[in-house]
Amino acid sequence: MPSSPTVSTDPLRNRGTAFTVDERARLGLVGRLPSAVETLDEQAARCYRQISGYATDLQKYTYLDQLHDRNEVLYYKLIVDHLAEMLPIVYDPTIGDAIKQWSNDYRDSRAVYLSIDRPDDVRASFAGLGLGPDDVDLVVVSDAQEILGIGDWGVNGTDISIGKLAVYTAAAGVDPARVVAVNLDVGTDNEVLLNSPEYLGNRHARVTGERYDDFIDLYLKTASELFPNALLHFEDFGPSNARRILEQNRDTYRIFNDDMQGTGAIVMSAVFSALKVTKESFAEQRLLVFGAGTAGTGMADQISAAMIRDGLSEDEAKSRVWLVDVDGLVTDDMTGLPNYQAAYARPASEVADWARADGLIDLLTAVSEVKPTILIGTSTLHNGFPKAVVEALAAGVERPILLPLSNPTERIEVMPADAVSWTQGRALIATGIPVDPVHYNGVDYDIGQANNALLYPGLGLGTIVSGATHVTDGMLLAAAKAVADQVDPTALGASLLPAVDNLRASSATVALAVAKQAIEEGVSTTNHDNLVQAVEDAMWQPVYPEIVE
Ligand SMILES: NC(=O)C1=CN([C@@H]2O[C@H](COP(=O)(O)OP(=O)(O)OC[C@H]3O[C@@H](n4cnc5c(N)ncnc54)[C@H](O)[C@@H]3O)[C@@H](O)[C@H]2O)C=CC1
Ligand SMILES: CC(=O)C(=O)O
Ligand SMILES: [Mg+2]
Repeated sequence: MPSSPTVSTDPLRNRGTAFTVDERARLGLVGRLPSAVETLDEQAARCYRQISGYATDLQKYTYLDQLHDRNEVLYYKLIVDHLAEMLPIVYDPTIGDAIKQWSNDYRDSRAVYLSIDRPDDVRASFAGLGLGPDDVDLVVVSDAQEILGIGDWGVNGTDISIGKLAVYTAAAGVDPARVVAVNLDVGTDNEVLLNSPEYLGNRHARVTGERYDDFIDLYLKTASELFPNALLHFEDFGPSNARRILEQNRDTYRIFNDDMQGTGAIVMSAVFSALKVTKESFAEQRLLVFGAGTAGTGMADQISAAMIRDGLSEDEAKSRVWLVDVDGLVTDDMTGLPNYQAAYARPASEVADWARADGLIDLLTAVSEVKPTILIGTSTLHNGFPKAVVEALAAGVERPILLPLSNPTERIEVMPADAVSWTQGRALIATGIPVDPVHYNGVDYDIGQANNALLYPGLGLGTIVSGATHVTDGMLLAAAKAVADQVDPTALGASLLPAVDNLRASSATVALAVAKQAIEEGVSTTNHDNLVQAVEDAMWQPVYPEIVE
């Protein structure tokens, strides 16, 4: 029986009870399945009933993970048909809990593990996949130093690469047979993991410096040599590594940092929408970022670039951005500032009169003094925006844009129900996690999800369809506008961003805009007579493919 075990154990080709009587005979599966032959819809209906029976989201995650490893079409059928319900299970926020449990709950994994202690294995690890140079569109890699807002999870962070890829496929139809998830195991500084008998990763501290940089270089060289058409997506690296890797390599490799670029772009979408309500330009904004790491400064970069496009000089744009981090307002007299914060440090002389507590200018003081029009939270500090801060924000401007973006739920700076009530419904809000609408004073406030998952799938698909050699700033902007153009935020309570239910259509629209931009900028390497059709054709659908024996 050479081929039957392969077909029925290959999650990409397995179809379980949907194998027909003929196929069962042909594939040596006679007697290996119950008599009923089901349709994909019938299978999906049973799966939906099964998953609905689990009490916790983590149990649902495990169920879906096992289905993923058994029957990929059925897995995606279930997710695509119930996108808004399933995305929080396979992705943010439940994935954070799954990552914490990963070594304890280890089952099996489709990822490629690259260890910094065995650099000579990198090429062989990819080669073991049996994929040729034209077989891969996308590789998602993480070293798991800053998983969501829950910190360093070492090899446990493997699931973030798998989860991000699942969203690419569910949300934008990126072909699941043409993607690779990678964990870079460079050690961990998480003492709990290092001292847990269950931990499955390298048992040493994170390697830093030249050895780390050499390992990243090796990854980039090998992955791009073996899969020259693939987009190399970086996820949840630590702040200085994330930025350095992107800046040093974006002209050489087709790379994308989701936390900086994807998040920056989805925030741009939310701000585009909010400015339709306030009828202001970017040049008029005052931006305060609370938590100035990878994501926060990525947003500051994109919003200040928008201010410059709106006519400000670079210095004028910088003068409209304030960062608050663990040591309070970032000022130019602070020593040891990382370069991404130093770029936005305020002159100490400018804030000499501002109130200080324990020697630092806290968020409340900064909000009261600056009167920001946009307040972003990427601090990982749950309740980082208490009532006094939100009220100070609302006292400063009529319709403040409030984006508490930290993930997962245990990290969000303020829950929208509180923020809506503390601002009497005036704040224009979007969050990183999915949240239910807020009912306040007779109005339903739909809270858009400003999570990069609402943007990066379409961006990736557009990059793949256009064969873009680079992900340019223009492509990010085109994606951001394409997302924002899908909503009318002007009614009271309207969402700033498209609903997750419409994510597949939204991703197709984003992909088209991105591919057009790539062509316009001359970075596209493909030729399509009809770009709309090319995007549609590129979108993988969860239907059983023809069985190739
Ligand atoms: N909505 C979205 O699409 C995204 C959301 N995020 C979220 O943003 C948060 C930050 O992620 P990264 O930027 O990747 O992490 P990071 O570690 O690069 O940045 C976090 C920053 O917050 C600062 N911080 C920590 N505690 C603080 C406190 N008590 N007060 C003020 N600042 C504090 C840190 O010093 C650091 O500068 C996470 O919760 C993550 O889930 C990140 C990427 C995308
Ligand atoms: C959404 C995401 O990428 C993060 O929280 O890190
Ligand atoms: Mg991330």
